[in-house]
Amino acid sequence: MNAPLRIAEIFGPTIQGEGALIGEATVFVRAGGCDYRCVWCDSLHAVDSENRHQWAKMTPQQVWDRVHDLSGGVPLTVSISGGNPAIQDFAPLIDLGHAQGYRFACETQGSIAKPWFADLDMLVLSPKPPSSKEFVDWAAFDACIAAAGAANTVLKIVIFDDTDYQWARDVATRYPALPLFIQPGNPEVDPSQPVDLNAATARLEWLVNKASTDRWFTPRILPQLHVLIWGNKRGV
Ligand SMILES: C[S@@+](CC[C@H](N)C(=O)[O-])C[C@H]1O[C@@H](n2cnc3c(N)ncnc32)[C@H](O)[C@@H]1O
Ligand SMILES: Nc1nc2[nH]cc(C(=O)O)c2c(=O)[nH]1
Ligand code: SF4
Ligand SMILES: [Mg+2]
Repeated sequence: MNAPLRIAEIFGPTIQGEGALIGEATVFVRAGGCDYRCVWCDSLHAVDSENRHQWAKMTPQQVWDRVHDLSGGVPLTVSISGGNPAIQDFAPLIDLGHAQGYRFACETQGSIAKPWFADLDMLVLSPKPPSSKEFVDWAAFDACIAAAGAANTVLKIVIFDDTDYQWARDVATRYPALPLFIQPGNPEVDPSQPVDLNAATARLEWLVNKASTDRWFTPRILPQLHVLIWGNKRGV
Protein backbone atom coordinates (compact mmCIF):
# COMPACT_ATOMS: atom_id res chain seq x y z
CA MET A 1 0.00 0.00 0.00
CA ASN A 2 1.17 3.52 -0.86
CA ALA A 3 4.20 2.25 -2.79
CA PRO A 4 5.91 4.95 -4.84
CA LEU A 5 4.60 5.48 -8.35
CA ARG A 6 6.75 5.81 -11.49
CA ILE A 7 5.48 8.97 -13.14
CA ALA A 8 6.61 10.17 -16.57
CA GLU A 9 4.77 13.50 -16.38
CA ILE A 10 1.94 15.36 -14.70
CA PHE A 11 0.42 18.23 -16.68
CA GLY A 12 -2.60 20.47 -17.05
CA PRO A 13 -5.11 21.77 -16.73
CA THR A 14 -5.78 21.02 -20.39
CA ILE A 15 -8.65 19.41 -22.26
CA GLN A 16 -9.15 15.72 -22.75
CA GLY A 17 -8.37 15.42 -26.45
CA GLU A 18 -9.77 11.97 -27.14
CA GLY A 19 -12.80 9.76 -26.67
CA ALA A 20 -15.79 9.93 -24.38
CA LEU A 21 -14.62 12.94 -22.36
CA ILE A 22 -13.31 14.97 -25.31
CA GLY A 23 -13.20 18.67 -24.55
CA GLU A 24 -13.50 18.23 -20.79
CA ALA A 25 -11.05 19.97 -18.48
CA THR A 26 -8.51 17.58 -17.05
CA VAL A 27 -5.11 17.12 -15.44
CA PHE A 28 -3.04 14.22 -16.81
CA VAL A 29 -1.00 11.84 -14.71
CA ARG A 30 1.16 9.80 -17.10
CA ALA A 31 2.54 6.60 -15.62
CA GLY A 32 5.97 5.39 -16.72
CA GLY A 33 6.34 1.89 -18.19
CA CYS A 34 4.33 -0.24 -20.59
CA ASP A 35 4.02 -3.96 -21.31
CA TYR A 36 3.35 -3.11 -24.99
CA ARG A 37 5.36 -1.23 -27.58
CA CYS A 38 2.94 -0.22 -30.32
CA VAL A 39 4.87 0.73 -33.47
CA TRP A 40 2.97 4.01 -33.72
CA CYS A 41 2.85 4.94 -30.01
CA ASP A 42 2.72 8.71 -29.53
CA SER A 43 3.98 8.47 -25.92
CA LEU A 44 7.20 6.48 -26.16
CA HIS A 45 8.82 8.78 -23.60
CA ALA A 46 6.58 6.95 -21.09
CA VAL A 47 7.15 3.50 -22.60
CA ASP A 48 10.79 2.86 -23.45
CA SER A 49 12.76 1.80 -20.41
CA GLU A 50 15.75 3.81 -21.69
CA ASN A 51 13.71 6.84 -20.51
CA ARG A 52 13.10 5.44 -17.05
CA HIS A 53 15.76 7.68 -15.44
CA GLN A 54 13.49 10.59 -16.43
CA TRP A 55 10.49 9.11 -14.61
CA ALA A 56 9.93 10.49 -11.14
CA LYS A 57 9.39 8.20 -8.17
CA MET A 58 6.56 9.86 -6.29
CA THR A 59 4.32 8.82 -3.44
CA PRO A 60 0.56 8.97 -4.12
CA GLN A 61 0.46 11.99 -1.78
CA GLN A 62 3.12 13.79 -3.84
CA VAL A 63 1.22 13.05 -7.05
CA TRP A 64 -1.98 14.25 -5.43
CA ASP A 65 -0.34 17.46 -4.18
CA ARG A 66 0.81 18.22 -7.74
CA VAL A 67 -2.65 17.53 -9.23
CA HIS A 68 -4.25 19.68 -6.55
CA ASP A 69 -1.77 22.47 -7.21
CA LEU A 70 -2.21 22.38 -11.02
CA SER A 71 -6.01 22.41 -10.71
CA GLY A 72 -5.96 25.18 -8.12
CA GLY A 73 -7.93 22.95 -5.77
CA VAL A 74 -10.93 23.07 -8.10
CA PRO A 75 -12.28 19.53 -8.61
CA LEU A 76 -12.06 18.13 -12.15
CA THR A 77 -11.50 14.80 -13.86
CA VAL A 78 -7.97 13.48 -13.48
CA SER A 79 -6.85 11.42 -16.49
CA ILE A 80 -4.49 8.59 -15.61
CA SER A 81 -2.66 7.47 -18.74
CA GLY A 82 0.79 6.21 -19.63
CA GLY A 83 2.49 3.93 -20.56
CA ASN A 84 0.20 1.37 -19.01
CA PRO A 85 -1.01 2.66 -15.64
CA ALA A 86 -2.37 -0.80 -14.84
CA ILE A 87 1.16 -1.96 -14.03
CA GLN A 88 0.99 0.13 -10.87
CA ASP A 89 -1.35 0.74 -7.91
CA PHE A 90 -3.32 3.96 -8.33
CA ALA A 91 -5.88 3.16 -5.61
CA PRO A 92 -4.29 5.48 -3.00
CA LEU A 93 -4.22 8.42 -5.44
CA ILE A 94 -7.85 7.84 -6.42
CA ASP A 95 -8.83 7.75 -2.73
CA LEU A 96 -7.03 11.03 -2.07
CA GLY A 97 -8.76 12.76 -4.99
CA HIS A 98 -12.21 11.33 -4.39
CA ALA A 99 -12.08 12.64 -0.82
CA GLN A 100 -11.93 16.13 -2.32
CA GLY A 101 -14.55 15.70 -5.03
CA TYR A 102 -12.22 14.96 -7.98
CA ARG A 103 -13.13 12.31 -10.57
CA PHE A 104 -10.77 9.80 -12.19
CA ALA A 105 -10.60 8.37 -15.70
CA CYS A 106 -7.95 5.85 -16.75
CA GLU A 107 -6.70 4.85 -20.19
CA THR A 108 -5.26 1.39 -20.62
CA GLN A 109 -4.92 -1.16 -23.40
CA GLY A 110 -6.64 -3.85 -21.31
CA SER A 111 -3.72 -6.23 -20.87
CA ILE A 112 -3.60 -6.12 -17.05
CA ALA A 113 -6.66 -6.04 -14.75
CA LYS A 114 -6.48 -4.23 -11.42
CA PRO A 115 -9.02 -4.12 -8.53
CA TRP A 116 -8.75 -0.30 -8.45
CA PHE A 117 -10.49 -0.14 -11.86
CA ALA A 118 -13.71 -0.44 -9.82
CA ASP A 119 -12.86 2.84 -8.06
CA LEU A 120 -12.70 4.78 -11.35
CA ASP A 121 -15.35 7.12 -12.64
CA MET A 122 -14.43 5.98 -16.17
CA LEU A 123 -12.28 3.15 -17.52
CA VAL A 124 -11.19 3.68 -21.13
CA LEU A 125 -10.14 0.39 -22.68
CA SER A 126 -8.16 0.83 -25.87
CA PRO A 127 -7.46 -2.59 -27.44
CA LYS A 128 -4.71 -2.46 -30.00
CA PRO A 129 -5.50 -3.15 -33.68
CA PRO A 130 -3.24 -5.13 -36.05
CA SER A 131 -1.31 -2.06 -37.25
CA SER A 132 0.15 -1.69 -33.73
CA LYS A 133 1.94 -5.07 -34.13
CA GLU A 134 0.72 -5.95 -30.65
CA PHE A 135 -1.81 -8.68 -29.91
CA VAL A 136 -4.79 -8.56 -27.59
CA ASP A 137 -5.09 -11.22 -24.91
CA TRP A 138 -8.88 -11.32 -24.82
CA ALA A 139 -9.02 -13.22 -21.53
CA ALA A 140 -7.00 -10.43 -19.90
CA PHE A 141 -9.17 -7.86 -21.65
CA ASP A 142 -12.36 -9.46 -20.32
CA ALA A 143 -10.78 -9.53 -16.84
CA CYS A 144 -10.37 -5.74 -17.09
CA ILE A 145 -14.07 -5.33 -17.89
CA ALA A 146 -14.95 -7.57 -14.97
CA ALA A 147 -12.60 -5.69 -12.61
CA ALA A 148 -14.25 -2.38 -13.51
CA GLY A 149 -17.58 -3.76 -12.27
CA ALA A 150 -20.07 -0.92 -12.14
CA ALA A 151 -17.51 1.72 -13.18
CA ASN A 152 -18.36 3.35 -16.49
CA THR A 153 -16.36 1.42 -19.12
CA VAL A 154 -15.91 2.53 -22.73
CA LEU A 155 -13.92 1.36 -25.74
CA LYS A 156 -11.57 3.56 -27.76
CA ILE A 157 -10.00 2.12 -30.89
CA VAL A 158 -7.33 3.70 -33.08
CA ILE A 159 -7.72 2.95 -36.79
CA PHE A 160 -4.89 3.34 -39.29
CA ASP A 161 -6.11 1.28 -42.27
CA ASP A 162 -8.78 -1.02 -43.71
CA THR A 163 -7.55 -3.97 -41.67
CA ASP A 164 -7.82 -2.01 -38.42
CA TYR A 165 -11.28 -0.82 -39.44
CA GLN A 166 -12.57 -4.37 -40.00
CA TRP A 167 -10.94 -5.43 -36.74
CA ALA A 168 -12.72 -2.59 -34.90
CA ARG A 169 -16.01 -3.75 -36.37
CA ASP A 170 -15.38 -7.25 -35.01
CA VAL A 171 -14.52 -5.85 -31.57
CA ALA A 172 -17.73 -3.80 -31.60
CA THR A 173 -19.71 -6.97 -32.33
CA ARG A 174 -17.99 -8.69 -29.43
CA TYR A 175 -18.83 -5.91 -26.94
CA PRO A 176 -22.24 -4.54 -27.99
CA ALA A 177 -22.96 -3.08 -24.54
CA LEU A 178 -19.85 -0.88 -24.39
CA PRO A 179 -19.93 2.62 -25.92
CA LEU A 180 -17.39 2.77 -28.75
CA PHE A 181 -15.21 5.71 -29.76
CA ILE A 182 -12.91 5.50 -32.78
CA GLN A 183 -10.17 7.84 -33.91
CA PRO A 184 -7.85 7.82 -36.91
CA GLY A 185 -4.26 6.91 -36.14
CA ASN A 186 -1.65 9.65 -36.27
CA PRO A 187 1.47 8.42 -38.08
CA GLU A 188 3.38 11.64 -37.34
CA VAL A 189 4.39 11.33 -33.71
CA ASP A 190 7.73 13.15 -33.58
CA PRO A 191 7.24 15.95 -31.01
CA SER A 192 9.91 18.05 -32.74
CA GLN A 193 8.00 18.05 -36.05
CA PRO A 194 4.79 19.94 -36.90
CA VAL A 195 1.70 17.90 -37.71
CA ASP A 196 0.19 18.25 -41.19
CA LEU A 197 -3.33 19.41 -40.27
CA ASN A 198 -4.69 18.84 -43.79
CA ALA A 199 -3.48 15.25 -43.65
CA ALA A 200 -4.97 14.80 -40.17
CA THR A 201 -8.32 16.11 -41.38
CA ALA A 202 -8.15 13.86 -44.45
CA ARG A 203 -7.63 10.81 -42.21
CA LEU A 204 -10.69 11.76 -40.17
CA GLU A 205 -12.72 12.27 -43.35
CA TRP A 206 -11.58 8.86 -44.63
CA LEU A 207 -12.87 7.23 -41.44
CA VAL A 208 -16.19 9.10 -41.47
CA ASN A 209 -16.75 8.25 -45.14
CA LYS A 210 -15.93 4.60 -44.59
CA ALA A 211 -18.35 4.19 -41.67
CA SER A 212 -21.05 6.17 -43.48
CA THR A 213 -20.72 4.10 -46.66
CA ASP A 214 -20.99 0.92 -44.59
CA ARG A 215 -23.92 2.29 -42.60
CA TRP A 216 -21.88 1.54 -39.48
CA PHE A 217 -23.57 3.94 -37.09
CA THR A 218 -22.37 2.42 -33.81
CA PRO A 219 -19.20 4.38 -33.01
CA ARG A 220 -18.61 8.02 -32.32
CA ILE A 221 -15.83 9.14 -34.67
CA LEU A 222 -13.52 11.74 -33.18
CA PRO A 223 -10.24 13.51 -33.92
CA GLN A 224 -7.42 13.86 -31.41
CA LEU A 225 -8.40 17.38 -30.47
CA HIS A 226 -5.10 18.11 -28.68
CA VAL A 227 -3.19 17.16 -31.83
CA LEU A 228 -5.28 19.59 -33.91
CA ILE A 229 -4.49 22.37 -31.42
CA TRP A 230 -0.93 21.62 -30.33
CA GLY A 231 0.43 18.98 -32.71
CA ASN A 232 2.62 16.45 -30.90
CA LYS A 233 3.82 18.89 -28.27
CA ARG A 234 4.28 17.17 -24.94
CA GLY A 235 2.58 18.22 -21.73
CA VAL A 236 -0.70 19.44 -23.28
C1 LIG B 1 -0.51 6.70 -25.21
S1 LIG B 1 -1.82 5.62 -24.83
C2 LIG B 1 -1.55 5.34 -23.07
C3 LIG B 1 -2.59 4.45 -22.41
C4 LIG B 1 -2.56 2.97 -22.77
N1 LIG B 1 -1.24 2.44 -22.88
C5 LIG B 1 -3.32 2.74 -24.05
O1 LIG B 1 -2.69 2.50 -25.08
O2 LIG B 1 -4.55 2.83 -24.01
C6 LIG B 1 -3.30 6.66 -24.83
C7 LIG B 1 -4.13 6.57 -26.08
O3 LIG B 1 -3.39 7.09 -27.17
C8 LIG B 1 -3.65 6.29 -28.30
N2 LIG B 1 -2.57 6.48 -29.27
C9 LIG B 1 -1.27 6.20 -29.09
N3 LIG B 1 -0.55 6.50 -30.20
C10 LIG B 1 -1.42 6.99 -31.10
C11 LIG B 1 -1.29 7.44 -32.45
N4 LIG B 1 -0.10 7.46 -33.07
N5 LIG B 1 -2.41 7.88 -33.08
C12 LIG B 1 -3.62 7.86 -32.44
N6 LIG B 1 -3.80 7.42 -31.18
C13 LIG B 1 -2.72 6.98 -30.51
C14 LIG B 1 -3.72 4.89 -27.70
O4 LIG B 1 -4.31 3.96 -28.57
C15 LIG B 1 -4.54 5.14 -26.48
O5 LIG B 1 -5.92 5.09 -26.80
N1 LIG C 1 -4.91 16.71 -24.26
C1 LIG C 1 -4.58 15.40 -24.29
N2 LIG C 1 -5.55 14.48 -24.45
C2 LIG C 1 -5.18 13.16 -24.42
N3 LIG C 1 -6.00 12.09 -24.49
C3 LIG C 1 -5.25 10.97 -24.35
C4 LIG C 1 -3.91 11.34 -24.18
C5 LIG C 1 -2.86 10.35 -23.86
O1 LIG C 1 -1.73 10.51 -24.31
O2 LIG C 1 -3.14 9.41 -23.13
C6 LIG C 1 -3.86 12.73 -24.23
C7 LIG C 1 -2.84 13.73 -24.11
O3 LIG C 1 -1.63 13.48 -24.00
N4 LIG C 1 -3.26 15.04 -24.14
S1 SF4 D 1 -0.11 0.37 -25.13
FE1 SF4 D 1 -0.40 2.60 -25.09
S2 SF4 D 1 1.44 3.49 -24.10
FE2 SF4 D 1 1.87 1.31 -24.53
S3 SF4 D 1 2.97 1.37 -26.47
FE3 SF4 D 1 0.78 1.09 -27.00
S4 SF4 D 1 -0.11 3.14 -27.25
FE4 SF4 D 1 1.92 3.37 -26.26
MG1 LIG E 1 -1.52 10.84 -26.33
